[in-house]
Amino acid sequence: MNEPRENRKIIAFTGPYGSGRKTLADMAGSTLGLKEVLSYTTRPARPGENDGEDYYFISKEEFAQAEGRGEFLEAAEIFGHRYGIKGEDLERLLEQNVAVYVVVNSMGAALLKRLYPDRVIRLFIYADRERVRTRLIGRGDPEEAVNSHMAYYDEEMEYQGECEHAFENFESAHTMFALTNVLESYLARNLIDKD
Ligand SMILES: Nc1ncnc2c1ncn2[C@@H]1O[C@H](COP(=O)(O)OP(=O)(O)OP(=O)(O)O)[C@@H](O)[C@H]1O
Ligand SMILES: Nc1nc2c(ncn2[C@@H]2O[C@H](COP(=O)(O)O)[C@@H](O)[C@H]2O)c(=O)[nH]1
Repeated sequence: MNEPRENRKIIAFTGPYGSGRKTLADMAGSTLGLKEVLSYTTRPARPGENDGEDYYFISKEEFAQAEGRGEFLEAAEIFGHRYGIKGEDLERLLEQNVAVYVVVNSMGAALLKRLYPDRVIRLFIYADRERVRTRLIGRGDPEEAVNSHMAYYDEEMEYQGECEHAFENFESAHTMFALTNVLESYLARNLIDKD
């Protein structure tokens, strides 16, 4: 893996809450062999989520201490919980991989783009409002959580125009096909640039 570090890509999956970003990001990651830069969160794990696989689940105190030490590249409060990506984690994974991915809200995507303008590729994943609601209910989210996610639907949708690519996530296999084609073109370009 000889790509110069400045060519390595950070794929940011963003879009409305519940649109299927995490599901698609993980599918694309395993199909293309991309590593995820896991976020740290103070949110409790959902059933089926595991520490070190879905997030690093930490306490509010641990989060505040790490934030105090300046360890987070970006940090946000979302639905009453803290989330953040550590600069050291991103740099370490970029050292070892041609491309890495993150799953973040629009604020996180915008901040990463400002920090790494030539490396960040924002993939906007969306679905219509009713489909998102149905999926969140299907995921087992409590009604209150579903409503708070939906309250931000329009605001998050506005970010689409800023992103490098957008994908309507109707049927996962179809979305994955379109998405991996785009990602493969970036990865192939990296290999060509190297010659
Ligand atoms: N194309 C699809 N068709 C049907 N269900 C889907 C599709 N994509 C994702 N889902 C389901 O929708 C739910 C939300 O998906 P996911 O957790 O990936 O979304 P997200 O955008 O990362 O959500 P959050 O904002 O909560 O982090 C999950 O239960 C997932 O299995
Ligand atoms: N700005 C950031 N947003 C993040 C980060 N990690 C996750 N997220 C986003 O938070 C919401 C809620 O996620 P959930 O897993 O609790 O449903 C979602 O939009 C994530 O993409 C982060 O480090 N920074």
